[in-house]
Amino acid sequence: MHQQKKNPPSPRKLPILGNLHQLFGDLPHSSLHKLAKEHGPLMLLQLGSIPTLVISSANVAREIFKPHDLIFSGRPELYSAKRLSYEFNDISFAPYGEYWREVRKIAILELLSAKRVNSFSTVRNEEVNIVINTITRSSSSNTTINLSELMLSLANNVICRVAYGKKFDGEAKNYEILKETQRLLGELNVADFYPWFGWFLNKVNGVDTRLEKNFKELDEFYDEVIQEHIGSITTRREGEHHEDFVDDMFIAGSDTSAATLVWIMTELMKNPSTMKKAQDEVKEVAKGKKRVEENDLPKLKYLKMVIKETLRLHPPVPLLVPRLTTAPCTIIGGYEIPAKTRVFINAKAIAMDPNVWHTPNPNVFKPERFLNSSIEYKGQDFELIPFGVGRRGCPGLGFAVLLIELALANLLYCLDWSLPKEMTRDDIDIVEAVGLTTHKKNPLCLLAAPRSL
Ligand code: HEM
Repeated sequence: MHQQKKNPPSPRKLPILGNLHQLFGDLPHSSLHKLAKEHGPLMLLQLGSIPTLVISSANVAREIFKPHDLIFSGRPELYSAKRLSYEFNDISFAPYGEYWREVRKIAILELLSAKRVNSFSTVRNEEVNIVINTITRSSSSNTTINLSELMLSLANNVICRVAYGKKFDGEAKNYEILKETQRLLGELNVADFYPWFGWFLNKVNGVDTRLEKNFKELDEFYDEVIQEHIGSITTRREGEHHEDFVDDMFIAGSDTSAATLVWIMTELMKNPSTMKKAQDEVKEVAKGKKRVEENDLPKLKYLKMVIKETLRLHPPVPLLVPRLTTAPCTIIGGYEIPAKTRVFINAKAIAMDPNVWHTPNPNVFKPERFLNSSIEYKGQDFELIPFGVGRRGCPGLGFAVLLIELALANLLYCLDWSLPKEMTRDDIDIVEAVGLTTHKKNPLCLLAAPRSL
């Protein structure tokens, strides 16, 4: 007798839309989280014409990725990503295969390995120093500091200097371009759910026009970088070595680190006792110095917990980057998943699971929850996966964390922070913007007073 194929649970579907309408009205990771609370940590949704597996608990993620990481390491061909990545000629959106393996290997070797990351210490120190000096100067006139802008420029400058050999300083236009790229990559695109006619709708709904404009602007920026680089090859000093990883690093690297720094400062301003504890620690560790140095960082245990707790509550890429199964396989529960199934891993839902994160309750920002916990964010512990999992996990983790730690330590060591007049702690919002990277929607603007060191 022919046995019927067993599918994971799924909410009721509408004709044509399937479950797509259930993603409307909220950010996709929040809508999916709500659905998972009702239908469980493993769901099969029909998003338009695309069957999509949604993973929302650490257990399910572990049971799938431990045995099947390879099969779950493809990427779907998403409409905006195709245009913006020159037909998937990048690392993040490249299909699983030889090309992806090769470019990822080169990026790690030249830019992201622990050895290379350590070698960029001068660049990190100089750029963090510039930020602290800029804030110190503005603070004398009692001007509010737009930390969202400053953190983006810090992360961009560091990436541009180490990856392209030059920074493209403070050009507001570049940030606007990057913001639009993130929006295009993160918002729901009709062609990703109805590939056979969505491309037509994108011609009339304005998406193609935005995409072409953004593509052109990015392309001109990359051209400028490459031309500068070719020019500088002849004048490069001995020992200087730069590679061009133009598009991927710019898009994947700077936005995420900047978003993390802003979320950390947001939570610290909302939680003054945590701010004080973190500041006390860094003041003690770096006592007598003008700046916190990289060799101080291993001693900043509480600061590291603050960062970890922020990555839990505000993972900058809450749905990671979508995956695609590369072959059929049978997963936990005996469900048969065909090849080319799209997969969302809801890292944010996983990090809010009350079965794991109960003391204190998962909505509360409390770095102390990590005091007696061995959970790390490096991809081994499925309870906390802001950098993703397995062979497709983020190769920029070490690069990002070192910059975040150094920048944060100095922001807390060199400056005291307060809210602009007439603003209270409760006025600090945590509203998220649409995008592949989840930024704080409204910029974080604060007052700073330099500490006498
Ligand atoms: C706080 C900072 C960062 C966070 C939270 C973050 C998070 C992520 C996530 C969630 C993914 C997808 C992983 C998956 O599918 O399992 C990813 C991929 C990636 N990230 Fe990061 N990232 C950060 C910083 C960086 C930096 C600084 C770089 C480079 C300079 C970088 C380069 C990449 C690349 C190239 C990929 C694609 C990997 C692949 O598809 O093989 N990221 N990142």
